[in-house]
Amino acid sequence: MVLQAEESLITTSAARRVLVATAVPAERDAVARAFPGPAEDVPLPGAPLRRTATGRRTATGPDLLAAGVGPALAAASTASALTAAALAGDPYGLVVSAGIGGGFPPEAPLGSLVVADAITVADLGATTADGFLPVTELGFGTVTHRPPAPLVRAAAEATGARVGTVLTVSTVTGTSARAAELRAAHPDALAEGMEGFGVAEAAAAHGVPVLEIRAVSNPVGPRDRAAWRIGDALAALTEAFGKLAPVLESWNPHDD
Ligand SMILES: O=C(O)c1cccc(C(=O)CC[C@H]2O[C@@H](n3cnc4c(=O)[nH]cnc43)[C@H](O)[C@@H]2O)c1
Repeated sequence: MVLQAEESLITTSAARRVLVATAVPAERDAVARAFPGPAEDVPLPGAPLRRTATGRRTATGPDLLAAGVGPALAAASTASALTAAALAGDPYGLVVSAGIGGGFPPEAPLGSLVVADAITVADLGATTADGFLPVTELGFGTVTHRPPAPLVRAAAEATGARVGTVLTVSTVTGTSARAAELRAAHPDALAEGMEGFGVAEAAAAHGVPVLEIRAVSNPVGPRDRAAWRIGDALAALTEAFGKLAPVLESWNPHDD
């Protein structure tokens, strides 16, 4: 009986602890603005963790990590945070990859939100005379992680986000030709970012579910950095997390 109670406490605590990994501090701070109240920085190898509070006495907000740009650094930083929490006996129950991103027009316009039902790495594999071969066709690993469908639905309903594939790329798309190539290979793609797959790999290694949400700052296509609407996308990210907070707080993987 005592054991059962302890197990249920552990399950509840694991289900409620959420780690949000962004690429850069500006994105982390945009998420943090949705969780006003005292926050503390917890040192970790790699990037420090910002522990937020909701301002309510009973609940804490997510831990936020500016995990770095690109899938490799994002995976390493996320894995550090997950391992530290697990070793401390207080593991995370969910990891969210969040940030600004490129949107495929016209489905994902500037300022809109995309929640991933598939987190797919677009450029992990080999080029051949016959085209690109994903790493899975070389006999290795995985190219897609799938967030829990009920959580994706709940997140999209709460935030008004579109649902589709979010691609992870190591090289930001900068031409119409590459955008068309990606679209042909991934017809369900709505957005691209540089970290989602790395964050998802780290989460999968720990057996923790993952979610990815992107606020569109620029179209995927010809590079025009001056036209990126970063401020609008960061504001959309803050608003999204304000609406997402109750979903993340109440989500229990055992309900799925
Ligand atoms: O300059 C700033 O003030 C600033 C503030 C917040 C974020 C940034 C970034 O440059 C973030 C880089 C981050 O954004 C993602 N991203 C955005 N657009 C794309 C894209 O078209 N293709 C791929 N990734 C994109 C990406 O995840 C980067 O890590 C600057």
